[in-house]
Amino acid sequence: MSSSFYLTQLRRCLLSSPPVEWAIQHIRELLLGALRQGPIPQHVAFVMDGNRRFARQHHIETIEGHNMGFEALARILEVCYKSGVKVVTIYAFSIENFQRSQYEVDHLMEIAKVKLSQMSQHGDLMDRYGASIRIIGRRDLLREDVKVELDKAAALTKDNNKAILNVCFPYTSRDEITTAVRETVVDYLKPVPPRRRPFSETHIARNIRARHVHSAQERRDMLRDVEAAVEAETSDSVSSSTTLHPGSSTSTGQLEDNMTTDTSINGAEYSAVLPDVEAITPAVLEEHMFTRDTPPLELLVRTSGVERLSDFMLWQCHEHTTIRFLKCLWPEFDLWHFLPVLWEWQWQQRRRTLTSWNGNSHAIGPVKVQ
Ligand SMILES: CC(C)=CCC/C(C)=C/CC/C(C)=C/COP(=O)(O)OP(=O)(O)O
Repeated sequence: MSSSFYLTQLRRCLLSSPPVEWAIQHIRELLLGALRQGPIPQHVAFVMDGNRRFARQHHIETIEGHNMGFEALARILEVCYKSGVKVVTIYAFSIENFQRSQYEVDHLMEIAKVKLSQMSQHGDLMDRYGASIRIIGRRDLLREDVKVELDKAAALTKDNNKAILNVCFPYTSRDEITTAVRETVVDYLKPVPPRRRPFSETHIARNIRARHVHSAQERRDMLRDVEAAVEAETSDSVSSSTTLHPGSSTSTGQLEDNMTTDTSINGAEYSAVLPDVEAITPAVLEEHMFTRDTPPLELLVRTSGVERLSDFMLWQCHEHTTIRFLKCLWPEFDLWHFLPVLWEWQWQQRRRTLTSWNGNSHAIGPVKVQ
């Protein structure tokens, strides 16, 4: 036996002895308490990468690596919710993961069924932190028994309103964005009653375009096209006016507000109802994302040293999202890896606040002391 083997055993023995465990637990609590004194990211996402490499390195089965990955998740959720994070979003299963062996896919489905169900029980993790489970992604790709169990976990925790766990399962961002665009277009095409709005950017652009049409023939052709479009739009909205629900949903409401009802080309006025494409804004698309109603994503962490997003949170990552790639494998991920990331995030926030204060004081000039 090598000396390093004895050293590892000795370390394990020491760490698991009751007084050392007690001390470590206290240090953890102290550190979390100190962390809570500063700003805390309201929404954190994790790419839980490296379970299989961990399994290979430790000569255990792949599925055992995933089991240990779940243990790491439970530990880190505790850290997040204790420190005040409101929303945690995890990449638990990508749509691409269906290409793995049936054995591995079945095992990941089993972990989701059994563990999420356990976590949502009375007295367990979700209950203790008042967190609700939301399954987001392509439910339709899941087996019926998996869907049933995941729905049960979501239903059991739906009234917990202190925190959220978004489980992306099965998910890819491109799929989420495509779905959101599709739903937005469906809303956009819903006929709405005509409402007058004096100016819209589309209206102005159309006028400018019209001014660039020089020949009389070109002008006549354009007028004819517009008349045809106007006629089609008007008859459409009139024929289906019984199905209209003005202001029924936020996004539809927003779209309605942006309808333009007049068309003017070189002085000729046409009364019409034309959908205004400028009504499709980032805010409208956001309304259709799986993560709607959650705070902006402030921190994204990926383990295992791989530095890419792998089709995760592509929409949610904004100009202030901090993205951190860590070398450790997901099953090893713990408070000790996460703390430096959180400290750095807090430091960044403080610097940002200071910079914006300085920026503001420049903008408004020195404050007068009376
Ligand atoms: C549903 C639920 C709560 C699950 C928790 C278990 C868990 C951590 C699942 C993640 C599965 C996954 C595809 C990890 C990526 O590592 P990898 O397998 O690609 O590892 P590698 O990068 O080393 O190949």
